[in-house]
Amino acid sequence: MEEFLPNSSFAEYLGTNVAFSSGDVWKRHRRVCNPAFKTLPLHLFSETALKMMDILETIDKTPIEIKSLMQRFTLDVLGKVAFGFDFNNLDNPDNVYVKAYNDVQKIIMDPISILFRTERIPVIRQQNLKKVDKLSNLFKEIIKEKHKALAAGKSRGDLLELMLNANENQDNQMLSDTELRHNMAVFMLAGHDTTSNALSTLLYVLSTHKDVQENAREEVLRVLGDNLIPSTEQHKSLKYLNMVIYENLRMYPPASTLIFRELTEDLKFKDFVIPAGSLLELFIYGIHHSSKLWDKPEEFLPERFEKENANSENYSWLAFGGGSRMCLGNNFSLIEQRMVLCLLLRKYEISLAPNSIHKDGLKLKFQAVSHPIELIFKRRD
Ligand code: HEM
Repeated sequence: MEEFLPNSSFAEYLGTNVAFSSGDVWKRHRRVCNPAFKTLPLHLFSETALKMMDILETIDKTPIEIKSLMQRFTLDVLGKVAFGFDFNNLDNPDNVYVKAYNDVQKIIMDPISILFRTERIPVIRQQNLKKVDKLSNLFKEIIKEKHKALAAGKSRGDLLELMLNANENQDNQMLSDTELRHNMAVFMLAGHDTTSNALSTLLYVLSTHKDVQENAREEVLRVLGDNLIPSTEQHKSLKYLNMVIYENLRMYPPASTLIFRELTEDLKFKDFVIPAGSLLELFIYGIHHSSKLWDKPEEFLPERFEKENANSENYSWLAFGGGSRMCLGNNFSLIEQRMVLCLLLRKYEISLAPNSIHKDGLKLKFQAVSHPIELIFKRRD
């Protein structure tokens, strides 16, 4: 970040982290982050999922705007699972922590600011840095408290804790507290909107494909029995649910393009040679909708994922990227999505609100959902 946007609030907030680094620096970050994502604490996901169910319990048959509910839910999950902090966005979306987070999101997601380098204007830079400082100070405080808790033998099992443990391993080169903070920031950036968008489109497709919704519900009841929350083993047995999740990520990939790659050598492609040093960006959405790669690409057909890893060999399914830089949080997100579906499908029939703007198909702008999605959750007997 410092290289691309020197002295900016972006560099201050995100610094060098596992996503914005390469070569040996990336390896060092990934080695500490990887083990943390291997043993994800299911209980921290379920605490927040059950809280969301309590909120839905108070609403019956009235349309709910699902994108904002999923935004609130996924922020709380990330805070808890990634670093043991409750943003409390579900109960109180106006609280100071949520505001601090949203203020920074607005800065780093603003294309005008990046395109026109608005931070060259000192007063804008100062304002932005002040907002970034607020959130960074919260992250610093969380890391400090986590060191203390671990020294006192207290454990919650969140990712930060697991990363601090991985830091103790003599084979790894340690990450400093500043580097840990920058990774916390990038987990928020990479893991919040992506999962929240995935869940929103997922619930939309279930509302418009009642046969798929019934099949998925039948599987949830059969596999889980009386359990509300799937165990680690049960997660693996939810085959149809996984197919639905994969098909949704194919049709509506939350990351519609893959992060730039710089060619280290000339690449021969058909009749062209793309010279070393070129920057390449893969258009995931286009690949996922190509009729050369997919039969009836515009239809929602979970069955196409019946054969496990059907499309991973030829890289035609790239929702989480591929190769060594593949998404670190893919399991994190899949667990979250499965858990929400298990809870919702058991209890509710999900329908699209009458007169929805999306009734003839989901409205997209630059491959992202462009309007609110109102859904009705009707309690089942
Ligand atoms: C549906 C949800 C998600 C989608 C669609 C998604 C998608 C992606 C994609 C396409 C990449 C780029 C891979 C590449 O360049 O080959 C990526 C990287 C990454 N994602 Fe995700 N992601 C999701 C959720 C998450 C979550 C929940 C987290 C963390 C809590 C996360 C953390 C990361 C990180 C750290 C990287 C960079 C990995 C590296 O460069 O080594 N993602 N993700």
